[in-house]
Amino acid sequence: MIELRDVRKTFTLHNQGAAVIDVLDRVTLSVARGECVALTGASGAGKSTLMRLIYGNYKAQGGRIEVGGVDLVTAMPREVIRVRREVLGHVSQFLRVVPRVPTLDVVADPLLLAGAAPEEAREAAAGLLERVNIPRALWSLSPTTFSGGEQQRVNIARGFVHPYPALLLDEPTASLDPANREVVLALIEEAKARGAAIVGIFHDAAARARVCDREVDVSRFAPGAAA
Ligand SMILES: Nc1ncnc2c1ncn2[C@@H]1O[C@H](COP(=O)(O)OP(=O)(O)OP(=O)(O)O)[C@@H](O)[C@H]1O
Repeated sequence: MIELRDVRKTFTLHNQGAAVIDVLDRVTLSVARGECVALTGASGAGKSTLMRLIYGNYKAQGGRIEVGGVDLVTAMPREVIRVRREVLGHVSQFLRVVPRVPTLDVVADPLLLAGAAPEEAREAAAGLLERVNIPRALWSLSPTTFSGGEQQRVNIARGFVHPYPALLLDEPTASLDPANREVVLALIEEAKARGAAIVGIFHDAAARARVCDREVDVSRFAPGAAA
């Protein structure tokens, strides 16, 4: 479902004499349906960069990044948007929303974009908000004024509302209380059980051990590292 082959990433710092930073080289990774892979490695090794490459936020300098059969390195922007709507979900660390949109609509939005009927989308969103323990009184308010933990749970609900075949999870359990952490781990397990291919960064070692099938240390993709 997620296939990377010989991916290379460099950054060119145009405001610093066009200095080039070589971050990742020969990244080859294959994540099957129902499998969860944790990206590990020291700070600065390139975990976030690799996640952004897979989501199509960063352009690779070489190689292939196939998600659901589409190569995101060469795909047109319209195709990348389609893959994000239908195939590849992304739970980032922080919620980014348009101000004044009610929480229920923020969570229902990915389903609407994927073509669900409005009533069905709102019902699914309500179910997820209940699971992540966002009080019903808050559903009609914008999440912009919510606490950090509440925003994170809205973000989780939004990321899991559509049954994406592939998912990227950036620290999904960070700073959650034990009860909500448990809810998120169950959502991940359910996504795996329905066949989602998942790549994630989990600093929570116990969470990683529980839901991940494999760890990939991205330092092995450092330029110049032994193949
Ligand atoms: N937009 C960017 N422009 C220039 N350099 C970048 C950019 N993004 C990342 N880098 C560099 O790429 C390297 C890898 O960074 P990245 O954030 O992917 O590491 P990480 O493994 O996720 O680290 P951490 O665990 O600390 O979050 C770092 O040396 C960083 O400075």
